[in-house]
Order: sequence, then structure tokens, then C-alpha cells
Amino acid sequence: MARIVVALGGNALQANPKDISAEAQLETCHATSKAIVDLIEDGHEVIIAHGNGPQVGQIVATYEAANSIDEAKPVMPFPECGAMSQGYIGYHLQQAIRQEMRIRGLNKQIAAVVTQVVVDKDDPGFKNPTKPVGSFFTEEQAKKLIAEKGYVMKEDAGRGWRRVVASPMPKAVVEEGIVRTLVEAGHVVITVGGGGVPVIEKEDGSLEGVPAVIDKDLASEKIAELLDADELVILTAVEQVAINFNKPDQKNLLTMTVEEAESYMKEGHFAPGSMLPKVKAAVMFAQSKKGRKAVITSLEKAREALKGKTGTVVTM
Ligand SMILES: Nc1ncnc2c1ncn2[C@@H]1O[C@H](COP(=O)(O)OP(=O)(O)O)[C@@H](O)[C@H]1O
Ligand SMILES: NC(=O)OP(=O)(O)O
Repeated sequence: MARIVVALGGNALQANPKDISAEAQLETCHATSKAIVDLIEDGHEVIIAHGNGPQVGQIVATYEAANSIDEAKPVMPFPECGAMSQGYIGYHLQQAIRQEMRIRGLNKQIAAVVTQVVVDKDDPGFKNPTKPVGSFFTEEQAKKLIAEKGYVMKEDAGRGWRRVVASPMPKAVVEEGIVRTLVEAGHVVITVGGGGVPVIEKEDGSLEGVPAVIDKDLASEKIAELLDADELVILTAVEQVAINFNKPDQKNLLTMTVEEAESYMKEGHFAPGSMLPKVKAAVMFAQSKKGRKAVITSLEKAREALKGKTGTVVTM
């Protein structure tokens, strides 16, 4: 039995980026819950983290659209939209995973914790927005949005244009103690959704939300370290990390040492904003304590990858 932090990528929540309806997300969460409950059934202590890039951007855009019709309607700040995305996604995951556990006769409870993650107010990420959020646009649509709304928009790993926002490094998890108590009581916990709501700590000790979206792979790594997890499992759309990705000489990797990962990163094998943060998070976790390992694989292959049969395992 191992303590495992599982980070869920976009395909585990909104499988078809063109269908962002609640029904489609809930249906996808039901499919996702099978892979998660496999791990619970195998006896592991599972802590779930998830992305929110598409959802948080969609929530912000919805408020902006409401505001453009009725100026009295407030434009909702990013931290509030992040908290809404945690609630909305957490609710779907709670329902789907609870149902799958019931079907399999597992007597466990699940809760999503609205989680705040402390960032440094001087983090260089605030000056250089890098985190893609919301839906994908064509170059023409993106140029219109840049001109009309002043968005910063960038091409996202060959998949289209997206709005980018600041993405500071996670420093601490405010609800760490509560999450630990729930895990140690045997419950399944969903935490650091969307990387956590980014907050800064003020001199008087109070917290203030800041407009940013923390990378969920890096936040998952942080909570995995804090909870002394044995493994960090990053689930995405590909079964294995590759070098020369999408080229004729693509080579999928079953294992990768920290040293190898660092040289592949320097050689530019991993796309920023997609595979790069996953490899960075995996390296940080493997380096953090002897014996810890990180696995990057697809949702469907999670169970096999934990047995070392597939996926990419990152170790010291
Ligand atoms: N070197 C690489 N090896 C494997 N996949 C890569 C690589 N570089 C970029 N990718 C792409 O990164 C994607 C994962 O990033 P992304 O979709 O942003 O993550 P998430 O699952 O967290 O939403 C993969 O599906 C793949 O298309
Ligand atoms: N917050 C975050 O990293 O979300 P995505 O994984 O959906 O980009």
C-alpha cells in the first residue's frame, strides 16, 4: 500500500474541448473515476489533484460576457473564479468517484477541499504570463481578443491560441493539516484543484487572493511532498513521455533519471505549458527524498504504470 497523489489532466475532465457542457464534464468524470477507484481498490491511499485551465478561463469569460451586457455586473476576479472551478470540478469528481466506489462495494467517503496555495508576491511569474487558460482560438480570433480585451494570448503547443496568465510557484498549502487529517482518517481527498487558489500572506498574517493560475502539476508535487507521499502520479493524454516528440525518431521512455530529465529539458524535448511542467514536477518530487518516485502516464494506464509495466517513471 502506498500513499499516492494523483494529478488529473485536462482529458480526465473535459475530454472533448469542443463540448464544455456540465453534462459532458460529469460523463468524463465518471469514466475517470474508474482509473482512480482501481488504485483505491488496490489498497492505496489516494489524494486527487486536478487541472482547471479550461474551466477557469471559461468562468472568467462567462462573467465578462455578462458584464458586457450589463455593466453593473462585476467582472469576477481570477482567485474567485479559481475557487468556483475547484467547487464545480470537485463536485463532479466527488459524485463520480463516490458512485464507482459504491458499485465496487468500497466503504469510503470522499470530499473536495477548497484549497488555497501561498505564492510569493514577488514571484517573477507575475511579470511574465505563461499559463494557458480557457478555450482555444484561431490566430485571427486571438488577435481580435488581444485588441479588444487587452488579453495576453499565445500559441499553445501547436493546438491553437489561448489566453495566458501569471503562474507563480506554489510555496505552501494553507489547508495542508486538514487534508492530512482526512487522509489519515481513511477518506479520499480532492485538493489543490487547479493548482490551488493563489494567495499571498500579508504582514498581519491574513491571506489575499491574487490574479494567477498555479500549475497543477507543481502544486500536486508540493502537496505530495507535504503529505510525505510515496508516489506522485501525473495522468495526462499520453501513455509515456517521449524525446523527439512528434518527430520520425520519437522515442518513448519507460524510465528517466533526474539527471537524464535535466539534460532532456535543456535540449528542449518537452513543450512549455504542457509536458515541461510535468517533467519539472516529477524531477522535484524524485529529488525531494530518497525512494520517492514520480510516474507520468495516461489515465487508462495508471494501474499498469504503478506496477512499472508502462508510463515513464522518474527516479533519482
Ligand atoms: N516530449 C513529450 N512527450 C510526450 N508528450 C508531450 C511531449 N511534449 C509535449 N507533449 C504533449 O503534452 C501533452 C500533455 O500536456 P497537457 O495536455 O497540457 O496536459 P494536461 O493533461 O495536464 O492537460 C501530451 O498530451 C502531449 O500532446
Ligand atoms: N491549473 C492548471 O494547471 O490547469 P491545467 O492543468 O488544466 O492547465
